[in-house]
Amino acid sequence: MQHFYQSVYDLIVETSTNLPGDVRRAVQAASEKEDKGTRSALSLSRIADNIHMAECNVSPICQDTGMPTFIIHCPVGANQIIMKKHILEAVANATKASKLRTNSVDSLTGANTGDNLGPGTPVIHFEQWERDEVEVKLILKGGGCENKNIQYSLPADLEGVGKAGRDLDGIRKCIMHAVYQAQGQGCSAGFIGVGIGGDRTSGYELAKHQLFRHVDDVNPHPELRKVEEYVMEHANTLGIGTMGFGGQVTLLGCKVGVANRLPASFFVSVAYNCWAFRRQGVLLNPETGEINGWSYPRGSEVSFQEAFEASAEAAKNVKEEDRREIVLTTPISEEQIRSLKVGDVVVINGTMHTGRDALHKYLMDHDAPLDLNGAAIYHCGPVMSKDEAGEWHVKAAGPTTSIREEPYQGEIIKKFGIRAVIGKGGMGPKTLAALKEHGGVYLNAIGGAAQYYAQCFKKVEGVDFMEFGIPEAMWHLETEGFAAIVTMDSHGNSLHADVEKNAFEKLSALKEPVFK
Ligand SMILES: O=C(O)C[C@H](O)C(=O)O
Ligand code: SF4
Repeated sequence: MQHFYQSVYDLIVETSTNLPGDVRRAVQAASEKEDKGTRSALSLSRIADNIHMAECNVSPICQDTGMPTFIIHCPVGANQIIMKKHILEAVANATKASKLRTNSVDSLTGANTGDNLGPGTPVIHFEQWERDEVEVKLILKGGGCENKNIQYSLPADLEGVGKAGRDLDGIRKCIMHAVYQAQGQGCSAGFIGVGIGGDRTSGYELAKHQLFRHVDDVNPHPELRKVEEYVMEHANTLGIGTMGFGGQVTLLGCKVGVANRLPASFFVSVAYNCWAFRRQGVLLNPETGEINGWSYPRGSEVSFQEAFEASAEAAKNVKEEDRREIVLTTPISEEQIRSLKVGDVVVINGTMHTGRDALHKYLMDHDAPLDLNGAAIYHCGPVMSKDEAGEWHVKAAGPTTSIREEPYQGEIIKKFGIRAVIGKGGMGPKTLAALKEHGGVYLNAIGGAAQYYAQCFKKVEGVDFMEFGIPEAMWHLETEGFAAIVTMDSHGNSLHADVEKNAFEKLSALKEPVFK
């Protein structure tokens, strides 16, 4: 097994940088279905560009490279202790090479271990099987979509769909509700794995395991197949669309598994995965550890540029008044902000500052390290690398889920004079009110498009709060051509509130029993 380490390292790099073929096909099918020239269609073509760039740059598709979770099948007698040692080494080295973000954080102190190793990270499951070869599967599921996982305990009364009993129809209602509650925050269009039964722990595990099924497989269980087909058809009527911008495609895959349960419990567990559905696997020679084959079609086998060229072409025909593009250079004035409205595309030049959870908490009762009047704050935890001369470079830098900053954002906007908040998934009423009062906008960038945005950062001007760890530090970035859509303006309008309201009406229309 002298090649085991290298094979696992290659698997990590492949999973983080090259979206598998079956996932690509699903993204392509979504683009064919989406109305051409809409915000969702444009975002899908950006997503396609990003997937392509990640493959060419051998860099992370999304900056959040998730919780590395390995599932290993090995023949009886294989040395699991050595395998584990090599896996840890491969994870640490892939992190050093910027293929993974430093994602392992002490839950109490917030300290980042810097190498993705620590109590509980990475997750490694071993299972023996009767075959000779070794199989290593890996999923890199990011935090934003993980936060949208949900577990139901039946019977329940669910908003929109009403009473959900302990039967197939109750299960149907849970799943539809799960898609609704995720909105665009988990970087829709997404994939869901559903676990019916088990206990609270094994139910979630079963749900996550469903994500290892091939996107295009067919469930052999006739009842579950019916549920999967129903969900795929009806989830797309909710109108959530790519990134929650509204649209025809909200879900790219639904896989349902079942396990026995206790008489008193009936859990329906849903694991939500973003479009950046990074999972791959390798089959290894049991003697040498060399890669014999891949478990899923490799991304390079499916090129989908053509489909997106058509979409880009259609975008050119959109009427100019429907697609205003405004270029702003920081610091931004109140007047400039007041002229923006929901739907405008804003292109930012100048300096941008990253800031996420740790920074927002800090700024509530401390001063900022620099003047933020007219500033643009980017909710982003990038992947960074330092060259030999000691210069930092941005390797991957898409937005993070903004709603986490809702308790702080409004006050921080007013306290420091910030004019633009950039993130994804939208924010709530407190922030909307502050944008109106002070004169600010929320700009929605495309979640997961980490390569696409990284190229907009021409130089790292400086960094504060490195003690928060790389993702949470405040990076000051020289920016050119960073495009995002106004989804909350300074006049009280929020696209997110509108899309959610509309989706709720669509969800409520699915209340009547379907599976009797
Ligand atoms: O942590 C991040 O960078 C992003 C996260 O996965 C999110 O979706 O919010
Ligand atoms: S930012 Fe979006 S694409 Fe990236 S891990 Fe989070 S949910 Fe997934």
